[in-house]
Order: sequence, then C-alpha cells, then structure tokens
Amino acid sequence: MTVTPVAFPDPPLLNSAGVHQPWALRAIVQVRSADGAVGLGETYGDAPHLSLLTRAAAALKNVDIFDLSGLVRTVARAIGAVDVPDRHGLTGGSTTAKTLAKVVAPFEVALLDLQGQAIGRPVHDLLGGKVRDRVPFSAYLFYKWAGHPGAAPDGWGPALDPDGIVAQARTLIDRYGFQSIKLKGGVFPPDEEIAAIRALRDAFSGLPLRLDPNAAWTPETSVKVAEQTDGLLEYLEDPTGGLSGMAEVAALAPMPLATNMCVVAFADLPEAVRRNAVQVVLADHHYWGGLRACAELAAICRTWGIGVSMHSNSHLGISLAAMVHLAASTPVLTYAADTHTPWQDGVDVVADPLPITGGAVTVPDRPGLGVTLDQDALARLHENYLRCGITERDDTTYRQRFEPGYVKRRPRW
Ligand SMILES: O=C([O-])C(=O)C[C@H](O)[C@@H](O)C(=O)[O-]
Ligand SMILES: [Mg+2]
Repeated sequence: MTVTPVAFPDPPLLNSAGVHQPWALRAIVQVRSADGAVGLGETYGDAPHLSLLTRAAAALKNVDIFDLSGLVRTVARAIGAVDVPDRHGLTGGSTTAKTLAKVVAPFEVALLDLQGQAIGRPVHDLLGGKVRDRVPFSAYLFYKWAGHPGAAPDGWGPALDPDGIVAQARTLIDRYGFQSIKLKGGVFPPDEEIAAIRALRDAFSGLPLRLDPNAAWTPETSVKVAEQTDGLLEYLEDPTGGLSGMAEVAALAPMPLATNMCVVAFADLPEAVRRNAVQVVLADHHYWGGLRACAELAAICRTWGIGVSMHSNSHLGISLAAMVHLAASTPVLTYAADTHTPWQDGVDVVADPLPITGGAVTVPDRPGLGVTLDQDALARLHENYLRCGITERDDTTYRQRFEPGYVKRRPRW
C-alpha cells in the first residue's frame, strides 16, 4: 500500500466558500498485489485525511483483494471513530460514518481495479455490467478571476458576468463537445446569476442547464430564484442549506431540487424521503464509501423515485475512470455527470487518461479501471505537493488574502 499526496495547478474558481487556491491536492493510492499487479485509487489530499489514509494503509497490508467487507472493518478499526470535517463545507457536514466512508473509498476502488485485472474484466463488470457505452459529462462553468493574484492571467480568462460565462461555456463546448451545462453559483447576487442562466439559455438553446449556489440562499430567496428560472433549469442544486430548508423550497419550486450537501450519507436518506426534500441526489464515491456504496445509494434512490446524478471536486484521471465505471453500470444515473477535468488543463497522473469527446467518455473495456499510473508524472506532482505550501483546501482563507473583509456566509442572500 502506498499513499502519495500530489498537487496540481488549479485556476481561481469562485464558489460560496471563497476561491480555489493555486494548487489542488489529491492523494494517490497504489495497492500492489503479491503477483506484482497495481490497483489504483484517488481521493482528497488534505492533511487530516492524509493521516487517516496512512493509518488505514498500514493496517491493510496483506488484505484479500476480494474481501471488501473486511476492508471496511479493518479501516474502521485502524482509524477509530473520528469525525474530520472539510473547511469549505461544500459537500455538507461530516460524521464519523462519512469520515470512514471517505477513507475506505480509494482503497475499495484500488481493490476493484486489482480484482478486474486478476480476472481480466473491467470494473463495470464487477458492478453488474455496463448499461451504457458512453458516459456523458456536463460543462462545469465557474465564475473566475483572470488569474491568481500576483501571477500571469491563466489561459481561461476572467468570467465575472453573463458574457464571460457564455464565453467560457463556448470554450468548454468547443473543446469537449459537452451537451449539458452546470453553472457554479453562490458567488454574485442571485439576479446576476439568473441573468447568466438566461444568457446561457439564449446562447445554447437545446442544452439542459443547472445552477448550483451551494446553499448561498435563504429558502425565501431560493423560491424566488426558482420561480424566475421556471422552464430554464433541468434542476436547481442546493439552493439552500439543510433538509428542512430544501423541503420548504421543494414544495414550491417548479423544477427538481438536487443535492450534494444535505444528503451526503445513508443516514440522511430517510428524512429526505419523508420530507420530499430532494428529487435528485448527486452520488460521489469519494465520500459515499466507494463504487459499491454508490450502487446501493442508486438502488435506494430508484426505490423512492429520486433521480441520481454525479458530483465532482477537482480530480485527476484515476477518479475520472472510477466515475465512468460507476456511471456506466448504474441504470438510474441518467443525468450528465459533473467533472472538473477541463480545469486541470491536461495535467494528470495517469499515462492514458480517458478522453472526453462529444461531451462523453467511451467506457473502457480493458481489465480493471483501464488506466495506468505514469510514475514520472506522479513524482512531479508529488514534488509540487512538497513545494506548494498548501496542506489543506481552504477557499475562504485564500480569498481573504485579497479581500480582507470577505466572510463565508451561508446563506448570504
Ligand atoms: O457540486 C458541488 O457542490 C461541488 O462541486 C463542490 C465543489 O467543491 C465546487 O464547488 C468547487 O470545486 O468549488
Ligand atoms: Mg453541488
């Protein structure tokens, strides 16, 4: 078991927590089997998480690659009952169960990769077989600065108004062929973000649109925005915080509400269903506990008539491959998945990243995940990690460096 923290350049993308730091962190998990095969996993690289990963890795020596239940028990014993929240809160609150799920996930993916290699079958076969050959992704738009303060402008340009957002969408669609669009909101007053949605609707008439302010609005504001975007959005994502606020909005909103903030663990589901608080849940194997846990989540959602989409954070090609195998084998996952891939500008740890063309990734049928680690790239990205001086994602403090009066407020409007 090897756990390697890495860092890669990240543009100044704005959200309701602040702004992305110049480097995004990840941890790369390698599990080497007795016969020399290597299974890969990828997860968050924040220091508190990293120390739990290291503890888990030490306890997992000699694990049976087919014993995924034993994996969970061993990790639980190794890390104990700990609760490690994120500073940004963009994926909701934390609990001991969610912390455990986050630590288990990259090891589960790596073991599934090894299982697939051992029997010569792709990971999607281990999850029940693919139900689609292509997994669609959405163009993930962000308000952004022209570049990190003090550095040269990045190649993306600024996006701080509707014109900037439309231009960014055009770039992403020209490069990747995306067939659906998500705008990360919660940055400017709601009227400005509604104007951006209207501009996107005018510029890209047939494409489904989503808006995600990460709980920046009160329930009252959320209802007003929902009314004003009636007919424009395929779903509105986390307009407000908490299940009761979301239920209040859902009762009046004309479109489905989606979440990756108020339903983030199995314990959240009964109340969400009882209150009809959300109509779409964004699965994310990194915090739900792995690919099989997401398949369980999807089955529960299907039972209760809740739609399933897929969430992303800044990530590299191992995570993309895992997301593709999961989406390929999850019938109810009918929405285009989120991905931050374009923002990484081609930087990766895998030698053979899965390409996004025509807005989708062709599902690989090679054994395991179907991607291989580029050891030189891993060494370079690890060197970045050692040099970059960032050990934890903290969008708020970074933004405060340039706007001392900035405070993270949810709700803000
Ligand atoms: O759908 C979401 O809420 C996210 O993707 C959260 C992310 O952390 C996103 O806001 C970001 O990268 O800033
Ligand atoms: Mg979201």
